[in-house]
Amino acid sequence: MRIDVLTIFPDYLAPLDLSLVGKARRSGLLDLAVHDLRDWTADRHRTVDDTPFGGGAGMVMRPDVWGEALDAVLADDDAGQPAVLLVPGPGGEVLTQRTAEELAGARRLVIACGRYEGIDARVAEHYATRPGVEVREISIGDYVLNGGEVAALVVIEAVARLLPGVVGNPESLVEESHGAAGLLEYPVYTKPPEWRGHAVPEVLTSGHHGKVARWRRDRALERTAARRPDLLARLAPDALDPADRRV
Ligand SMILES: N#Cc1ccccc1Cn1ccc2ccc(-c3cc(N)[nH]n3)cc21
Repeated sequence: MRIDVLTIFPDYLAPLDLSLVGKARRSGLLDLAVHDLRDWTADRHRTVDDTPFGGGAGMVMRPDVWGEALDAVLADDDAGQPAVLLVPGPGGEVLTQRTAEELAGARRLVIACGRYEGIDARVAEHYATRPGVEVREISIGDYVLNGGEVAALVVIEAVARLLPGVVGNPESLVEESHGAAGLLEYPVYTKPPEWRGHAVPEVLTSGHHGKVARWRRDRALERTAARRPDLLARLAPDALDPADRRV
């Protein structure tokens, strides 16, 4: 997968050189480039914003600069494959694991990180009409950030870890929260077997794999029912077996 990020703060994306995403980039599993939007400005002040039509506080990011940048980045495509243009914004579709799975199936993501009061609305309108480009405005939650960079980091991590070969043990993607099982994760424990008077549940040291699996399923169901009953409601009817009804 190829990901291009456009931002006026390239250093904000420095964490993408670290950990699993950094390793995926270095191993060639993920082709990721961060671009400074100001490289496509034409004035000596490298201006990317202007006052809003209709008045109001703050500044709006200029469509002409974004147009030059996105045209250049989208043109740089070896296979002419469809690209998903992601525009982080507080009014976008809220990112879920399902969204991440969809985006992980794309060949290419271009992430337009806005700042100020956002990007001129005509940019998204224009590229939505561009053949081979799907525009999606993405929110990472119902709170307001100062720009799209943090959202870009979240999206990239959630997507990259789903790419084949990025996570060491793909089985771990199944049992984690919001994973294939659609439940919250069960509680995990490691050594020592007792810590400050807190013992590890005995079943986990029993060596009985069937009982361990049942215990973990029960705890995942309990947690989901207690903290996120909405997730249970979304489960496919056949996702729960008779033994689950006990919880
Ligand atoms: N747009 C806008 C806007 C509108 C009102 C107030 C502040 C901003 C700041 N802003 C500029 C770019 C940008 C990108 C993403 C978010 C964002 C995402 C989530 N999930 N929350 N906030 C905010 C962003």
